[in-house]
Amino acid sequence: MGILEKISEIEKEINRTQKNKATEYHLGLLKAKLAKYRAQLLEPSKKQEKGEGFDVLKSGDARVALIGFPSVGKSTLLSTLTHTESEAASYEFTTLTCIPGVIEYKDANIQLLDLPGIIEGASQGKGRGRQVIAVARTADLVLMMLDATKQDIQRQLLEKELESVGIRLNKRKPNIYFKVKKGGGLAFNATCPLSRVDEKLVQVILHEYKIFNAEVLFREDCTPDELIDVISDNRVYLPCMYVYNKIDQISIEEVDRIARQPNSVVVSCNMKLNLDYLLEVLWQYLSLIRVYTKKPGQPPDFDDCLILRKGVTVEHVCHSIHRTLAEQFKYALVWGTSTKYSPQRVGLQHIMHDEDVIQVVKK
Ligand SMILES: Nc1nc2c(ncn2[C@@H]2O[C@H](COP(=O)(O)OP(=O)(O)OP(=O)(O)O)[C@@H](O)[C@H]2O)c(=O)[nH]1
Ligand SMILES: [K+]
Ligand SMILES: [Mg+2]
Repeated sequence: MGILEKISEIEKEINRTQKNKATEYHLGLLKAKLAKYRAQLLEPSKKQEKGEGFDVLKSGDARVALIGFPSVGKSTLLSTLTHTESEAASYEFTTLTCIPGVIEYKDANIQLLDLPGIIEGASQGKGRGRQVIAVARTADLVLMMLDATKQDIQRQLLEKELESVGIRLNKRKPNIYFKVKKGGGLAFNATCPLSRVDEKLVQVILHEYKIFNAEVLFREDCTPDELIDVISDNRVYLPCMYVYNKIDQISIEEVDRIARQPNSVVVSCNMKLNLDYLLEVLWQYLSLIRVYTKKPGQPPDFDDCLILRKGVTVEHVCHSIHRTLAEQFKYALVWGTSTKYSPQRVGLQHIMHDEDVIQVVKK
């Protein structure tokens, strides 16, 4: 029986097993088996199917992957937001490769990748699904494009496809410390009360992975699935925006209902409705900031701005200016919202804010 059959067998068994105290261990075991088979399925196949047209180099300050069913308007969006033309047409699978474009926004270059539409079963290799999903894993943000005239079934199917290949959307890594040891059996601890797992269940799951000696520390009340994610260690945690296109085809009330959903933006590419707001939300979700540099005795250089991730320190800024600058660093003067006074003397660990100005003073 092939891996696909095993996976569907286990999924069926999970669905027909009602969840209660008695079946908790059995369900934990099944989930671990499922995760293991899925990992095998995704292992790069021996012949590593060529990703012709999919090996696009990462460039710019951030990468956004356009994921969605065929004909939702992905290529129309790319052609509208960037200088790159990607063919759009009403028939499905117009786009067959990965087509990069660049969104120039607030001094940043955001690489937007147009991709072939994916369908149910993409993660099992239907269509170009496997290559499309492999590209999504390399992105900093997933822009999931949906057809606003269709029910939400598309969204659930896409989320399931991405979830099944280890992509976790709008979630952060579970706070579990896990380390496989040479011996000493299972050291299981928690820094908070646990309501979803206990030591026995953790043991059952680890045994499924042939792990008998490990240190496990739960720092939050995580689920068995989250423990499996930590053990598998091949999950990617990505922000995701749900962009509902073709709102020119639905009622105002329906547009309003959809727009109120979390992480959702409503647009019409054809009629260029709400695209500015889309870019604003994209900027927020990418958590980028702009830092300007200044030389002693000169005004800040507002033409040459550094695009960095929210939360970066002065040390990061030094490395992005010049790799040896941090060693020669004496102190820095910073103007902006990250300091009480402007300017204020700061050290390497000072956290920068959007639109701060920095002047580095060398030893
Ligand atoms: N009514 C309406 N049609 C749109 C809108 N945006 C795109 N379309 C149409 O939808 C069809 C599909 O557009 P594409 O951009 O090719 O869609 P896609 O997602 O790239 O399709 P694939 O490459 O096949 O996956 C085209 O006929 C577009 O003109 C929109 O805002 N409103
Ligand atoms: K199309
Ligand atoms: Mg397309």
